[in-house]
Amino acid sequence: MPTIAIYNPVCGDQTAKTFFEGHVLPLFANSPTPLSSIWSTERIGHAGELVLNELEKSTDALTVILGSGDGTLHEIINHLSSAELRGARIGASPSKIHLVLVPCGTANALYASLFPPTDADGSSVAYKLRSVMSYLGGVDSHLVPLTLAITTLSPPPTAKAPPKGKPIHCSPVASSVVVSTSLHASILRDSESLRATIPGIERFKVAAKQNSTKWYNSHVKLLPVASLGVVQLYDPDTSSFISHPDADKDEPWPVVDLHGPFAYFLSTVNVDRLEPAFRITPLAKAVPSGATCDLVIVRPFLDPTVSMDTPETREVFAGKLWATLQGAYQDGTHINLRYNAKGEVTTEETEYSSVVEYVRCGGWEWIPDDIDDDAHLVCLDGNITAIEKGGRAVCVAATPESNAGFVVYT
Ligand SMILES: Nc1ncnc2c1ncn2[C@@H]1O[C@H](COP(=O)(O)OP(=O)(O)OP(=O)(O)O)[C@@H](O)[C@H]1O
Repeated sequence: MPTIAIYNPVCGDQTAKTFFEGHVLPLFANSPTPLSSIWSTERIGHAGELVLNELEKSTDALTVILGSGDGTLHEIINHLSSAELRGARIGASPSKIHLVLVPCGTANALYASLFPPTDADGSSVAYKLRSVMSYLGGVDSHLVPLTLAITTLSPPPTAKAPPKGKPIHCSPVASSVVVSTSLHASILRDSESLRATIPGIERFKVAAKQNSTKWYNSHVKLLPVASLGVVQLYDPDTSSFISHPDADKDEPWPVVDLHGPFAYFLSTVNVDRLEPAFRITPLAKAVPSGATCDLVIVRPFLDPTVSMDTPETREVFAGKLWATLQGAYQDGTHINLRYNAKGEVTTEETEYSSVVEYVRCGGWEWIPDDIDDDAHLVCLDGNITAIEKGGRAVCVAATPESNAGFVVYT
């Protein structure tokens, strides 16, 4: 089985090269599984090309030691899923890629979820080498398959037929961490422009402040978990998931409809956190068998004191949303918050709604109102794209066949 190393020299704080030369490559010098090649990415998209080239050389499973953040992995997954395999792979069965992750990016959401850091060890060399050591230990049982969130942005049903040869739908995009709209997508769009001045994760907080009073008008359909036939909703009273009470029970495939406006709408696969300390979907680890997404949704109209969308209401609600999201930094306590009669956010048990709707489902559709431009933004593992006016985003969780897809050494 060939093993290659790829690192992204510009991701995170730009120390991947130094870290590989100082700590990763020496471990392979006398290893029974030497590296067949070592690559530094030279441009956007290069990592995907490198993995594809290597795959086409033989039909063996490939191991990639990947020094990057989540974005480079996203590129690899999507380059491979859209590529037509040539060389030794022509007519071969689907390929399986073994990943050994070295966290060199800014947020490293997947790595931090697979290896939850403690305060003491999060930045240590030993912590960053845990996937490498698992691989070098040679124990295959430590391989975790990645679920992919496959998102398709569809144009309006009435859109004119495209010119001959052009696809009607945008190509599906596979995400391995997060798909979001609303506040998170706006933050990611604005934080990109701050990257040069604020290279660390502080830039996400600055962008969050810039977007804190926005609401997003959309209609959402939640799709059932395939293995259970239902959409699940977290119940803070029992600390467990229940069948979503708003599902249409007469339907064999009970979808749940949610109406906006939304302040927050974020869906993850594989991860319980987006940064080492930001546990936005804290229950994502205890996922049942089968492909599921965990969703965190905040809809202002669940607040008993919100009945109108006005600038003043948005301003007041921004404080509540901000306070709620801080719970993600406190080990995910936001999912237990409720409103009280005064509309205050509280940890007490009350008769009022949960602030966060925490959902586990098989997928979802997001159908933004035509006139709300910001509601058209979608974030796919940090990449921002926009839904066409009149269109929708459809996201479905998928797990690969046992002999294909991506597995990570943990
Ligand atoms: N040599 C290069 N020059 C410029 N960009 C590059 C180069 N090599 C890779 N890239 C791009 O760097 C981008 C950022 O990489 P990545 O997402 O892995 O790190 P990050 O954003 O710092 O971390 P995270 O995604 O965990 O927050 C990727 O989109 C990739 O296309």
